[in-house]
Amino acid sequence: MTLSRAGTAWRSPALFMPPPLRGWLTDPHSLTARIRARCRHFSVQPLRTGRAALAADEASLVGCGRARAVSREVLLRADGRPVVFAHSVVNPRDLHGVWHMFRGVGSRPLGALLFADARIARSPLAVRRLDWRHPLHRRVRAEGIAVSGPLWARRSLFMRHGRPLLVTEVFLPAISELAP
Ligand SMILES: C=C(O[C@@H]1C=C(C(=O)O)C=C[C@H]1O)C(=O)O
Repeated sequence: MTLSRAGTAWRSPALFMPPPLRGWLTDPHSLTARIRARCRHFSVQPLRTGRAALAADEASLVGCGRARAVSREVLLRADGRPVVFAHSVVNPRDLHGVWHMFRGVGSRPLGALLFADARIARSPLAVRRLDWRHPLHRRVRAEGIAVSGPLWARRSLFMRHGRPLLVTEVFLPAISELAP
């Protein structure tokens, strides 16, 4: 399954992207590692983990009802500045099975776990421009992040023993202060 077929709003990165964000939106490796290489101090600020109402295409990608999924939301900070709002979603049936590590991540970066396990495969990245109406744009604003226009995001599925973990990363304005 490629994410670009799940819904019409997420597209393969081949389409237009703002040049300064192109590297961030298309890098298939760990975003944590990319940020760490461009700052002195990297940190993860957990915001919320628990049951969450999902968009319909998210729920279908993780194979559960819209109100039943479990999400983890964090801010990735570079030298204290929030540069990414990450929203990860898993089917609760997998929290005690294939995705048990999702429960105790805390302030560690999820990517450190995902990219350390050779049994985890990643689907191709899909990108999207989020305007003020999108739920994730609203969540970013609700966290007090100053946003004056659309935000660009990317998402992909991490698969472990056939079970999906959907990771969506919304790039915040301060990402432009890091080297591309
Ligand atoms: C998937 C990665 O993990 C990052 C860290 C996350 C977290 O701690 O919740 C979520 C998504 C990513 O921005 C990565 O580093 O690429």
